[in-house]
Formats: sequence, structure tokens, C-alpha cells
Amino acid sequence: MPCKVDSIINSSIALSWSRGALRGKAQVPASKSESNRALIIQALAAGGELHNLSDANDTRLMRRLLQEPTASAFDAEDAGTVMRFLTAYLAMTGRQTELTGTARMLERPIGILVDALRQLGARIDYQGQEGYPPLRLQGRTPQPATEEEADFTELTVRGDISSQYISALLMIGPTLPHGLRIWLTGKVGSRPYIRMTQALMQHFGASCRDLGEVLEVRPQAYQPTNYTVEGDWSAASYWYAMVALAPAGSSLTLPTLRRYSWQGDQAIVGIMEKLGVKTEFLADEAVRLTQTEPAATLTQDFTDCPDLAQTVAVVAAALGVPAEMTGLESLRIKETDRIAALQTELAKFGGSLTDEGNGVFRVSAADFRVAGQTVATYHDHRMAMAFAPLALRGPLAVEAPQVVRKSYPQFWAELEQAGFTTGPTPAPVY
Ligand SMILES: O=C(O)C1=C[C@@H](OP(=O)(O)O)[C@@H](O)[C@H](O)C1
Ligand SMILES: C=C(OP(=O)(O)O)C(=O)O
Repeated sequence: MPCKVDSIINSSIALSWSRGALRGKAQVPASKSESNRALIIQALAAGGELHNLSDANDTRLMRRLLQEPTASAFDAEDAGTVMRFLTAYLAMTGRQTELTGTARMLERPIGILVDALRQLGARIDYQGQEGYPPLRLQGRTPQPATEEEADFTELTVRGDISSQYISALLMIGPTLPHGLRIWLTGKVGSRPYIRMTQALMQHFGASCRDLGEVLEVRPQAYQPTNYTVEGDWSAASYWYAMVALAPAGSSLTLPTLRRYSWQGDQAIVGIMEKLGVKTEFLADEAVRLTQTEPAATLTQDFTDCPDLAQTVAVVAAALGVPAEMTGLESLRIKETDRIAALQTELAKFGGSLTDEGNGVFRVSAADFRVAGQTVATYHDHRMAMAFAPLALRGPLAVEAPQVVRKSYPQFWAELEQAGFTTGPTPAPVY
């Protein structure tokens, strides 16, 4: 169905809710994290059919770039997984090419991955700032195995900046003559994404031994295998937020979500239980969300699920549930500095996210009001989608609504379908 938002690109979208309870069914996109891993592994396995691939721009991009075997430059745009996974994939396949991205991508670190790939014989130069894209890949010198490496090629990799470096290395591991043994150091963040990588590798016939701080991948062949991508739990979190904020009696069904998921963001089930949303797993890969009483306070560590932090901060503030949030370190190096963005935007509504020191952040809202504010989105899809559910509490506008294309292009169309009133914001009067 054509969505009104298509005609208001580059402007803002006005959102409001004038109905009673929120009811029915909403479609979430397929997981972009699963899709982008499956695409890399499929390329390495040289076969297997992928079903229900995400229509997210991050996935369309990955798919398109993997089909350009002789490109002299690759533009990963604002997609972290594309930048990191492709760097490892192209470097190990010995390609001579350039990898770049949006202005923001050039501020997102990649040095840890480049250092590891250099140890595997990849010749990679920085085109701009040391440790950041753009990168020039100059091919690969296969490393002669040392005595100690007769078993595995050993790498030590920091796990506290981005798990995507580790996933990128694991996926190419089976193709290396001695496989890989990765020693993880530091506080490992986003660990469920590493497990998702292992699960997908296993699905395609390549096992990975997980010894906690050590990961081992033997040299082995991926088997061409079919895979059907699950719905995206991070995207589902915005519908949980809507049920939490909607009028009494609201309930919603979300298809394509599995009880036994490989996605760490399924943690939204437990978190939202405390914010007044109960989940029922239905037969046929669907969940039904209904309302319950929120808890008086919330304490939550987001180390394993950083992409849920914005959703949860906004809901806690809107419900007036004081929340203590930890594990937010990686938020400053994502599509934007998400801590700063949340602080600025929550303040417009009377909410706050304060840094208490030692990694603890506190959400509070003495008098949270939604009354026609305009939310800035900072080139971050999750800022747009985390604040949109507030329209259930009053009218608001969201700037640059097209940012959602990164992970959930149908988001605004789904909101219209669910009964939100959407439209262009009135032109400013000068
Ligand atoms: O591997 C993945 O698919 C992802 C890992 C996470 O990033 P970090 O590992 O950088 O935290 C997450 O925030 C991102 O949206 C997707
Ligand atoms: C951080 C994200 O993505 P990436 O790191 O893959 O750009 C995200 O989708 O929230």
C-alpha cells in the first residue's frame, strides 16, 4: 500500500492517535542481522536458498554489494554490519578495492578488525584517519603457519567496542587454512550477536567452539543450505512500546517471531513484562502482546541488547517508571551518539537521562507531556522509531522520517495501517 510518508521525504511526519484501543496485527521486517550474516555465509558456501530476507536498506545493500565482484569501490553507507562483514570477506578473498561509507560511518571505529585481518595476511591501508574507514584493501599475503599455529591461527581481539568485528572474523574462519582461535579481551558487549553468528555458521555446516573467552573455528567447508530468516525482534520492540503506551484494552499480534530465537533482542519480552506488556507465544511463529501493570521501577543492563536501549528509555520516561540503565557504552558509536540524542529529545517532553557515573544512567520524568513536539532523529532509524510510539499519548512530529529505511522501511506504512493518523507537518510560517 502506498504510504503518505513517501511524499514527505526530507520533511517531517506528523503523527497522532485519535482512536481507542490499539488492536490487530502488525508486520515486522525480517531480521537484518540474520539476513546480513546469511548473505555472507551463502556467498562463502556458494549456494543455499535464503527465504524471508529483510527488505531493510542494510540488507539490500549487502546483497547488491556481494553481487558486484569486480567493483573498485564499495559504499557501505551507514550499515555497520555491511562495513565490518564485507571488510573481512573482501580482505580474505584477496580483493583489491576500497571500502567507504557515510560521513558517520567514517567516525565509527574499525581498527580492531583491521589489525586482526592484517595478522591474517590482509594488506589494508587507511585512506583517512588511522583506525577508521575509508579503507584500501590491497590483497592478501597468505601467512606461513608457525609451529604453534599448526592447530589454529591465534588472534586476540577486544570485545568491548563492537561484536561485529568478532562476527566478521568468525564467519571467514572456516575458510582459513588453520581456522581461527580468537581470544576475547575486555568486557564483551553484544554477545548474543556473536552467538547468532555461531548459530548461523552451524546451520550452514560450520561448527564453532565457544569456550567463553575463547572461540575456535576449524578449517571446514560451509554447506549450501536453505534458511528462512526470522522476524526482527529489535523492530518488534517499537510495537511493544506502542502496546505499553496505548489506551487500556490494547493488544497486538506480531507474526514471524519465534519462541526460540537467535536474536538477543528477544530480551524485549522480559523487559516489557516489567513495563506492562505481556507476551504470549502463539503457534505458527507469532506473538500476542497484551497489557499488564508496569512495575514501580526498572533496572536493566543493555550490554547484551544495546539496540533496545532507546525504546526502553522512552517508554520508561513516558510511563513515569524510574529506570536505571547500564551497559550503554556502545551507544555513543552507533548511527549517532545515542546517549546525547536521547538526552536532548527526552528533555523536550519533560524527561531526562542522566549520567550517574560508573556506567549508570537514570531515566526519570516528573511531568512527561506529549503535546506537538518535533523529534530530531540524527540520521538514526532507532531515534525515529523509539519516539514514534509517543504519538499514542499526544500529537508529535518526527524529523527525517526516511531514516527508518535502514532497518524497517515499512514502519510508517504499518503505523498508518494500525490506525495512526500521519501526514506532512504544516509548513513553517515566516
Ligand atoms: O552484529 C550485528 O548484527 C549487530 C551487532 C550490534 O552492534 P555492536 O556489536 O557494535 O554492539 C548491534 O548494535 C547492531 O545493530 C547489529
Ligand atoms: C547499530 C545498528 O546497526 P549497525 O551497527 O549495523 O549500523 C542498529 O541497527 O541499531
